[in-house]
Amino acid sequence: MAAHAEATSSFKLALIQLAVGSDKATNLSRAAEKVREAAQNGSKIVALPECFNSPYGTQYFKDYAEEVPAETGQPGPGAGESCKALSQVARECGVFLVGGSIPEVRKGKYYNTSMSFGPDGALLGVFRKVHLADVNIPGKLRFREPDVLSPGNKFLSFDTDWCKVGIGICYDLRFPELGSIYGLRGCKLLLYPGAFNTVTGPVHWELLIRGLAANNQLFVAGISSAQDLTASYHAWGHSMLCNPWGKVVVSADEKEGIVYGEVDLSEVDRVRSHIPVTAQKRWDLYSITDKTST
Ligand SMILES: NC(=O)CCC(=O)C(=O)O
Repeated sequence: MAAHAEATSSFKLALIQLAVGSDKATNLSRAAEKVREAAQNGSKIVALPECFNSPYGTQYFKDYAEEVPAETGQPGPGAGESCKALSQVARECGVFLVGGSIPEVRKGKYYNTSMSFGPDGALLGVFRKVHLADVNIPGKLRFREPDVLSPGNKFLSFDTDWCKVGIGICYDLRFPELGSIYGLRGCKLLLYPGAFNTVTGPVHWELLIRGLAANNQLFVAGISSAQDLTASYHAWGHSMLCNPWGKVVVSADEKEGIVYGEVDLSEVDRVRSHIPVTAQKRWDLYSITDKTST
């Protein structure tokens, strides 16, 4: 256990609901400012939203894409500016940082990629969005990430000083199998950088987060960018932390801000002892297979 870890099963989590604009340098410096603020307020794990360095939309991904040459360790000279900026601020603040996601270019293909960093600034791992958003609601909303992006094929969980954390990105929330796999790996907190929208968000965002938390009896947080009705894509906002009982602990409205939630890990064991569904799984009748290596 690292020297800065406290002997407690409870820690503060910060969800940064960032207002994302079209200038990448501004997005990066504003994100770093918010991480500093969250750390000064005692947060141990800090998370940013999906596409925090670029406006969300398939028309933007190629222009904003960066390389992530190594998937673990200190970012080398070939790492993109977002990777370096995140590593630097995680180290400066001594926090675990889930760097939302950024558009990534790798061997001529594009990905929606989340990088997580330890308090020493080292990359703990990379998650490339596994399920790509494909939404067509006639007359209301249409976007297809697969037109531009390729899907990732690995999951990411990593150990902090307090608990194992699992990572998904936005549309991955619609595939609860991912959350179940993380539960089986021993994760007690799942973080989903996201950008639902004003069409699907009002009905599905909270429902999916709470469902995942209640079904797997663990903490789940969704981290959105702030809503900007002048942008081409209207993010829903409403970043939230939900506990293992399926209750929303804390949530934002649609505006920029930092949402702080206390993650009391003893709640996981308490809820699991009250309703032992984890132990009651009928693996003799069905299975979930984790085919990824990390
Ligand atoms: N960025 C996304 O994956 C959006 C997913 C979404 O809005 C949905 O309804 O699903």
